[in-house]
Amino acid sequence: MIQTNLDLLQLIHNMLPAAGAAITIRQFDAGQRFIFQEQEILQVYIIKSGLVKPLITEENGKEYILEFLGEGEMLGEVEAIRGTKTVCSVDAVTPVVLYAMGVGQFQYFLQTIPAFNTLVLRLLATRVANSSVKMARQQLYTMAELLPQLQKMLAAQQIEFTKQDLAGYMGISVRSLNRLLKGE
Ligand SMILES: Nc1ncnc2c1ncn2[C@@H]1O[C@@H]2COP(=O)(O)O[C@H]2[C@H]1O
Repeated sequence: MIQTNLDLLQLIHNMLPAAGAAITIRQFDAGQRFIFQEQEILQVYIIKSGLVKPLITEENGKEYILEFLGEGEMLGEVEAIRGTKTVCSVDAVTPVVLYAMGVGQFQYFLQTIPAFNTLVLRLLATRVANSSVKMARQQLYTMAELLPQLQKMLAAQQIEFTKQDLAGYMGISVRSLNRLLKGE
């Protein structure tokens, strides 16, 4: 449920001395939205510490949390690679510290550092796989069947999730989640 990428974080640490001012630090508070859906950010981030949630807001105002991302995970690469606007918003769940680089710098690293290129490709492949599995489960199980599976995963995490986040991750309202929790 919380994805991390410690290999990428380690690689960034190794790249820092040579990168100089090309990689900077940015910080955001818990609850702060720092990537906005369908906008330009022109930066790519790698999470140094903290937890974030990428989420899609539909025209009906409903929000769907795609994933929870922690250390070493990358943000903003979709816009940087496709040259389009961002696919979703990203909110800080806890205070976060990010490594930041410009889109041009990100593309230069992709072309000149094979290990970076490989890890970014692997990250994208992992996201496709995770999103497919999540989508399939949500289609094939009832919410009443999914909830205990999620609760089991949550019990293994160190972080306490709000009901709103849990409902957003399942794509249901907090009211429906409360009903499920009561076993109605
Ligand atoms: N399914 C997903 N799983 C994890 N992260 C995602 C997912 N979809 C989008 N993101 C991240 O959220 C970011 C929003 O800005 P971008 O579209 O540039 O890049 C996106 C990815 O970094």
